[in-house]
Amino acid sequence: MTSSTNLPLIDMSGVREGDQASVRRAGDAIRKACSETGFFYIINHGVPQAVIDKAMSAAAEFFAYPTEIKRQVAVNKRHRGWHALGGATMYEATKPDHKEFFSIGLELTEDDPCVIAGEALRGPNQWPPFMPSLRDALTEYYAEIGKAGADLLRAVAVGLGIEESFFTDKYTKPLQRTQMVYYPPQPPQAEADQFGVAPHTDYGCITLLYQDNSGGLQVRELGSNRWIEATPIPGSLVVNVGDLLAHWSNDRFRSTLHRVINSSGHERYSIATFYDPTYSAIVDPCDLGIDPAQSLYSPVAAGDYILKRIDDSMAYRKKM
Ligand SMILES: O=C(O)CCC(=O)C(=O)O
Ligand SMILES: [Fe+2]
Repeated sequence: MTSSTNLPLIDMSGVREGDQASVRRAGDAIRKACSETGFFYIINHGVPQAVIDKAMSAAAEFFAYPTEIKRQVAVNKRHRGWHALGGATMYEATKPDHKEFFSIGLELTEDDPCVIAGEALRGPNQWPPFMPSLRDALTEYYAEIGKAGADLLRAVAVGLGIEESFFTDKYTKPLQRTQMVYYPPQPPQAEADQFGVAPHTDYGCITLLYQDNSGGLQVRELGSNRWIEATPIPGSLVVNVGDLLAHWSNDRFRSTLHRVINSSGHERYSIATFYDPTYSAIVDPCDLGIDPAQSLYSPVAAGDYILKRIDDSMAYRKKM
């Protein structure tokens, strides 16, 4: 089955329950999608629509606060909190992205061993005192989208021809980052190099995106180099492979360029989740059965790789 945009639509039903035929079917479809476009939609992903709706309403409410108020939860070194307009610049972009975002990660207390050891990006989230309901809405979403991420990776593993549980022990303390993103409308006369998000590939393993019905997400088709719209499909999530999974798979799975231009004339909201491994998980193509002589990438700790990519694109990290 293909969607109106030609990006594949993959049905995840039965995967959470561990139904082997379903995992195999999803795994085969994912292998095809990830070796061709690196982008696909999933349906029957198990994230309750009520949880999504609550998080999306919370996003609209949060970003509507004045800048001076939102500044109370300005992003900290752990990449938790609010990023003002202009705070992120993709690696080859000439202008910063025209977006705001609010980012959370795995909720760890200050006495957690990873936090005490000074592991980067770890610690408690920064919740806004002016909007107590955000915590509840996003915590619930974070947990549910994490389950969908774990389901996907079981199917990804089967698609890659490795043990279904391969990723499980690499995700005991995931570097899952979930961010609500707000794109102000872009005027039609905006310059051609102004994007909501400039062309980029994602840094980590796998991204799960919920987008509202505005449209504006575009994916660069491999081969033709055309930009194609990832048109919103109600109830679906858009999934894409990030650079770390591309490396892990020795480029059998493709990490594809994408960008956002919000020309809808109104606000656009999305919630992106970067479902990434435990900091110390080693990403090595040889662990997926690649012959060392054929491996394109040296082993790297997942966290070190992701941290470097965040350091490179976020202006706030250069000031701290
Ligand atoms: O908001 C979107 O549709 C995509 C966002 C995105 O690509 C990202 O944050 O990496
Ligand atoms: Fe992205």
